[in-house]
Amino acid sequence: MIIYKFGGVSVKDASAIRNVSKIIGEADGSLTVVVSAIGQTTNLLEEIIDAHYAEKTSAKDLLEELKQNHLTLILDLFDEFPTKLLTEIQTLFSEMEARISQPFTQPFNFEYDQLIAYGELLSTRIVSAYLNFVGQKNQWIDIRTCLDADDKYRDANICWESSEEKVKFQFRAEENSLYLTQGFIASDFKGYTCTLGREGSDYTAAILAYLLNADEMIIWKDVLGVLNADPDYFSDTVKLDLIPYQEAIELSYYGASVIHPKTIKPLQAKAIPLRVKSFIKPSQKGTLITKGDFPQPLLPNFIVKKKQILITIEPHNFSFIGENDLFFVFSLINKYGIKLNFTQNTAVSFVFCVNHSNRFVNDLITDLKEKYDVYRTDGLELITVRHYTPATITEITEKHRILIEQKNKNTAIFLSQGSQTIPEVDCCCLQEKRQ
Ligand SMILES: Nc1ncnc2c1ncn2[C@@H]1O[C@H](COP(=O)(O)OP(=O)(O)O)[C@@H](O)[C@H]1O
Ligand SMILES: N[C@@H](CC(=O)OP(=O)(O)O)C(=O)O
Repeated sequence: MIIYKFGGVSVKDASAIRNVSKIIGEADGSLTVVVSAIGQTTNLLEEIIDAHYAEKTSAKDLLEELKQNHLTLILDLFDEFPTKLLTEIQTLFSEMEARISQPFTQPFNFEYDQLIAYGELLSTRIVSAYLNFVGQKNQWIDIRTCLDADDKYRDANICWESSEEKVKFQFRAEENSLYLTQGFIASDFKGYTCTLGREGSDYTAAILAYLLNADEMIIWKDVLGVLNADPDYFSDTVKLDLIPYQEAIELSYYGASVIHPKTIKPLQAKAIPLRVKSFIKPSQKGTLITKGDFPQPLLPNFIVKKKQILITIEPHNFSFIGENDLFFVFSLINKYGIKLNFTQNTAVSFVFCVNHSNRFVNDLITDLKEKYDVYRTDGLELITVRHYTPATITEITEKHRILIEQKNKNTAIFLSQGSQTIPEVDCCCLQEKRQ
């Protein structure tokens, strides 16, 4: 069995889906295809969820926009009117409409997962119907019937044991079987939908590869493979031909968004090779991630995380930050399910960076303020350089206003300043004065 994963960009419109069909047509043997939501669907669904949560009427308009996007795509894709598919798509939209026709009654993360999952349900229905239409007979599988996870909504943990038998049964490799399923989503022990974290479809593909003892997994991207920096921010990037698992884990951990951080571990556990290949140039080799040592020479790798918030906490009266303080802070961070991108502590302060997009940051700050002075700085960038050299360090420090620098043997992290630190408590007053 080989596992393919197509992300949102690779199914973003009708010609992209035709290209997916071409790539699938060139595969040999049994294939399981994991597909993400189309284009920017998940972001739009997040907007719908936020609008509905805030009880704004725009939620309905946004949902209508999403529906029109999907209907337009379908009409572009099929030469004949696909009655059955349109009925299925209409049913999915009716379910979504029903969900936003009344206020959320359950905790936010639960409600979020029940709605956000429709992106993948829609995309897989469409891609599967198209493949069948062009003669690539495939079986659409609702991954929630076999992939079990816990009820940590928006960041669910896979229940490997209970999933294994079901996955093996659903995706059994018969001669040249072709399965098509959703990334990102799973089912909790009560049968409710849960999700594996944003951009988690790579992880789904790796879970299936592990459970099915796949021969290989390929992630199809709009780039030639894993590059030594994000081409959206850096020129003259170089493709990495070979990356050992451990290095890939490090790169994704520091934020190389080309692979989801949880993807590598299941593959490494069974030595399943992972290729990152271009859906634009599928005949090119791409990047191979596998077991082995570092390729020589080591290239510096640059990873940029934009829109970071730096939170600084200081105990009142300049007392030391002790283990009890750290325990308290990390318990709150865990409670809100917030991911830390950077941490540093000194005798009298603890600082950490989180993504601007995290919706629970303000709640966390409010709780922290009960015990500490809290300072917040928005609009920062985290720049990580793996395998840095003196020249790369000089370049980064000359081109950016560096607030904090942290180095170990292989990795240097720079927090680059974009705005002024002001105490969170004074934020409102300051803004009002400025207006
Ligand atoms: N080190 C890197 N190598 C290649 N691409 C990278 C890297 N870091 C970030 N990217 C970005 O990742 C993008 C592809 O990932 P993504 O947009 O998440 O695709 P998809 O949603 O289809 O999975 C590329 O277009 C590129 O801008
Ligand atoms: N659609 C989900 C899951 C995913 O992995 O998407 P993509 O493969 O397009 O990054 C998201 O956007 O988070």
